[in-house]
Amino acid sequence: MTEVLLRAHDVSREFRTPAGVVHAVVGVSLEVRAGELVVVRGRSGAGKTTLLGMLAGADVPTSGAVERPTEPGETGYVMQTFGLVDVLSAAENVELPLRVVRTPSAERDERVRDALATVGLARHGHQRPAELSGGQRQRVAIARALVTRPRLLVADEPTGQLDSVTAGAVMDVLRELTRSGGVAAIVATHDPILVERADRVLDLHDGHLAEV
Ligand SMILES: Nc1ncnc2c1ncn2[C@@H]1O[C@H](COP(=O)(O)OP(=O)(O)OP(=O)(O)O)[C@@H](O)[C@H]1O
Repeated sequence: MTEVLLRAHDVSREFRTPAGVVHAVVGVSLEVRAGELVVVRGRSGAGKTTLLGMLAGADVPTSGAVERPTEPGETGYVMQTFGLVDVLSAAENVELPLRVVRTPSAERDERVRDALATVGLARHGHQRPAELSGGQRQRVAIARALVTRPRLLVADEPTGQLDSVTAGAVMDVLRELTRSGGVAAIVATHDPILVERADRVLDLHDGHLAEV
């Protein structure tokens, strides 16, 4: 059996608001193995972003637990809102996670070039986020998530801003990473292009998960 790279055990997340408690994610358990591409579908407000944030380690469950690779750089996270740093160029944004894991400078340059080329932005590295289109910003966020060569990729609507041709190309990159590179990927999306290329599809309804 291939290795399980992501495991969620009975994960729940509540938010306390002035209007009461919101049960955004309720008792979710799942596993994603090396080589698998898993899609999470669900309506707006179903809890996809909340769930993926916890799977990526950006948020902490109210109850339950998540197991994922523990070394820095082993989990790549593409946020729905991209999370780019405005004052840095596209290349500098992509380089940030490599600085965190202390990759030597010459190797950083090469990896950044490769990651930008992978998402079709080889000639845009010098531009700041405000000088890029929404789809280009989204691809910078994807390149930044891939640049450390993560074992686990968590991507929240990674093709939401892309036209169908570019979305297909990005999806082929994810497919290749999982099939040939042994990466485990979990992707929230409404995009049929992504859904049809998934190994498994999970549906989230009001915070509850069901396998399709
Ligand atoms: N920080 C927060 N405080 C209070 N409620 C929140 C917070 N974050 C999310 N929620 C609520 O939790 C529920 C799930 O939101 P979430 O963003 O996870 O949904 P989603 O499926 O990603 O939606 P979309 O497809 O629109 O991005 C919603 O009811 C939302 O209003």
